Amino acid sequence: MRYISTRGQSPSLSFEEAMLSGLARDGGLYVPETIPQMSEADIRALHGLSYEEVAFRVMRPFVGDGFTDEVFADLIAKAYAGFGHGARAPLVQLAPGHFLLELFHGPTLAFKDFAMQLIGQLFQEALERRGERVTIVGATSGDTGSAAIEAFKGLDAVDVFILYPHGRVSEVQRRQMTTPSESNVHALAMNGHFDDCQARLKDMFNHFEFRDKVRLAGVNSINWARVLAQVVYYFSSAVSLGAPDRKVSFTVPTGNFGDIFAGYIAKRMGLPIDRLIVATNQNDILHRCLATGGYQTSKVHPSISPSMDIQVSSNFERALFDAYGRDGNAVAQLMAELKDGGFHVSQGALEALREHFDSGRVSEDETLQTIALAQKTMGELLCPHSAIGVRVGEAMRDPATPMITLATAHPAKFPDAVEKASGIRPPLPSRMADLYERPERVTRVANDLTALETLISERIAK
Ligand SMILES: Cc1ncc(COP(=O)(O)O)c(C=O)c1O
Ligand SMILES: N[C@@H](CCOP(=O)(O)O)C(=O)O
Repeated sequence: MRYISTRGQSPSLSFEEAMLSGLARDGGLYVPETIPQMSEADIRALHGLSYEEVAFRVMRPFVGDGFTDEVFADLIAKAYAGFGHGARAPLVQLAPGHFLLELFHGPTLAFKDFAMQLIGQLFQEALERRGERVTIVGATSGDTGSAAIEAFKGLDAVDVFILYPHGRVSEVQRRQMTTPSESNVHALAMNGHFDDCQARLKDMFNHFEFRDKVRLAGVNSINWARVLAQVVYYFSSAVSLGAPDRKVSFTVPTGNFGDIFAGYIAKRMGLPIDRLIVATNQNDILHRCLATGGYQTSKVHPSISPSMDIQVSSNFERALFDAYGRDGNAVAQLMAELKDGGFHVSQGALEALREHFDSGRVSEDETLQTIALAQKTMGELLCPHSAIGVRVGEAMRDPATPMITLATAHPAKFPDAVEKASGIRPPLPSRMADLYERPERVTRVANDLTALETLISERIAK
């Protein structure tokens, strides 16, 4: 299996090379050259398997021969051993025909753990075998950062720098990033929004002298391996509701478009998915784009679902690549226009996107109302991101097709919003009970590429 860039100018790479590289050198994102297929019989054979066994069967064809079957299965087992639920991704019924996929039972209480725990294992194994070390830089609106730190802290072959927007993540998210004491962990609080953090990260990847000097690696969903690991729970949940003999739809609280793109890959592999519904908060660029074809950035409005306060949605580029018939030049042109504020998706490409994706937008008040309603009527305490999904999923579901809404974070990561809506302050799990007492370690940084590169170079030289 080879991986090609969405901008068409970089040479193809193996899975392992693409994983260790992050962003392609032409600025594009890696995607598989072809999508492996799972037949109805293959999907039916997933019934009754453990999450780890499903993960192995779904991901194996993408991984190539960099990892043997035995090693890959072992790394999957280690990745999910620390999850707090035997099913890893349990499905609970919210209402007739509407199910919640709980993706928050991992060590940092968000769906990011599904990919990050596995990537941590894959990086460690690959770097040890190659005798290499890397500098991981990640951009986060709160959850990717804590999941990456948890997965990579204490590893000899890795330094991990996480850029988060100062003052724009929840206190729990911040403390998850600033309290680990391992010396290879560096939390950097940057002035600006998540989009600024992500833009500086991409600048570093496009500055080849720096990139090569520090051996830069990325674990945001620009990294294909992140998306791949998230494909698995689409299969496990759809199978438990009757796939391949019954179609299901998914609603996904969306920001950087990585999670829903994983659903799209599952569909392209053969999983019978009817609709993939993008649910956004008031930062609704994706909803506007799917409605009108116009992808125009505007000011980010901080919300009670801060992890989705995103305007430049990185993985949308992967969807555009397919929608434009895998024309890398067309995608490169759109991304150049995005630098000046936006672009318009062609009619043909918009129709191709709408073949798979619908969308809905939820206001702040509606998010609070949904948290309150879900708690009152279903006894389910939702985080604000998951509430956005539930609201859209309930409004848009077709009674003939089961709807699965992804619950992307634990309510205890956002206690203020949850308490405001429901009157209940969700407690942290006992293993994190002292999070508020642990000392914090963080460096304030400016939104300045040179200053960031200098800081990173100096830290890894120590
Ligand atoms: C809790 C939560 N929900 C939803 C999202 C959106 O996911 P994606 O960026 O993959 O669209 C994020 C951030 O990525 C998140 O942290
Ligand atoms: N919501 C994310 C933003 C980064 O997304 P990623 O999936 O590209 O890593 C976060 O919590 O950091």
